[in-house]
Amino acid sequence: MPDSVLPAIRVAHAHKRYGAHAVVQDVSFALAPGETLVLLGPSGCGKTTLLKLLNRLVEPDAGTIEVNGQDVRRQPPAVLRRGMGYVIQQVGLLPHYTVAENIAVVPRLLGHSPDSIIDRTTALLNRLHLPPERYANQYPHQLSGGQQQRVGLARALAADPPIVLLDEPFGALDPITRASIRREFRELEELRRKTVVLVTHDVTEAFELADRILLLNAGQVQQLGTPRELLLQPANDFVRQFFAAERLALQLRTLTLVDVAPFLPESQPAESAQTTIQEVLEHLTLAGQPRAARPYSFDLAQLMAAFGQALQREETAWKR
Ligand SMILES: Nc1ncnc2c1ncn2[C@@H]1O[C@H](COP(=O)(O)OP(=O)(O)OP(=O)(O)O)[C@@H](O)[C@H]1O
Repeated sequence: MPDSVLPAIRVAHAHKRYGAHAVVQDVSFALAPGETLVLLGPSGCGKTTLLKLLNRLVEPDAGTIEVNGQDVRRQPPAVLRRGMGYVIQQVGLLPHYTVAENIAVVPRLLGHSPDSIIDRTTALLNRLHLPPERYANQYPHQLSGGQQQRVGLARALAADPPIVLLDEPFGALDPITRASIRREFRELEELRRKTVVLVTHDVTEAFELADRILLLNAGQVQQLGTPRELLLQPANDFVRQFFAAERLALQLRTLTLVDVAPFLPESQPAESAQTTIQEVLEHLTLAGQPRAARPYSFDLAQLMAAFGQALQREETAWKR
């Protein structure tokens, strides 16, 4: 982040302990406006506690937390939280309120006009694929888990806060629904403009959504960096081990044609440079696809050989 940009969130040397248990230990990071940071790590490593330090649901024992350049201790919690959408793991919809009423809670508190609240609710429901004519007047128990998660997200976005905190927002869903909601989430224009801090223990989710990942273990930062940096330049054995089980799948999604191009027989069209190896693989292995429709001049074996060489190069460069 350039020095001239005021961080949306800055955490400096935050500590939190419960009794003898140090849950957050000397954590520091700064987030640029519009950035998505994923807090990743094993169960109990302090992700939720760290997230709650940001909106003062938990107070640190030491360290400073600034939001938009202001120390959060100088901001009344209620005011601070209005500027930060918050989605909790259990969704937490009010059972006796309709979907529309749940979404309208914060805009009402802020005194927005009834017309603007209806407009905003309708727009959000449409954007989240919950047609308002069908869902606005339903109650939470009439919705599936995935629909409830989307209403939770709509509620967090309703007052258009510049910062959104999400604690395992897709936690309660089966893997297929989870992957499809994640896709919708990534494509939400609304979220692209916002500063997002998202807690997960799911490595694939972290790689799909993060600009940067903060990997924690036992309350301590193991590494802060882009998904690519954590995967290809692990700071220590914990980081390496944490991604070991899914290493190949992550490498296929992280490396692009740019990375493997030097090891391929012919130069590739520039427009496909950012295509991931995973996407190329899917393309090359599509059964029944006529050869002419394939834009690549190499075959599967050549691609995999180039992929192996590109990984080797990354590894050698990192060890140097
Ligand atoms: N209010 C509390 N009082 C005492 N201990 C707490 C409190 N809140 C959290 N802890 C402890 O702090 C540690 C970190 O908890 P936290 O919920 O931040 O972890 P997490 O990484 O989010 O875990 P998970 O992925 O399982 O949700 C845990 O050992 C937990 O038991």
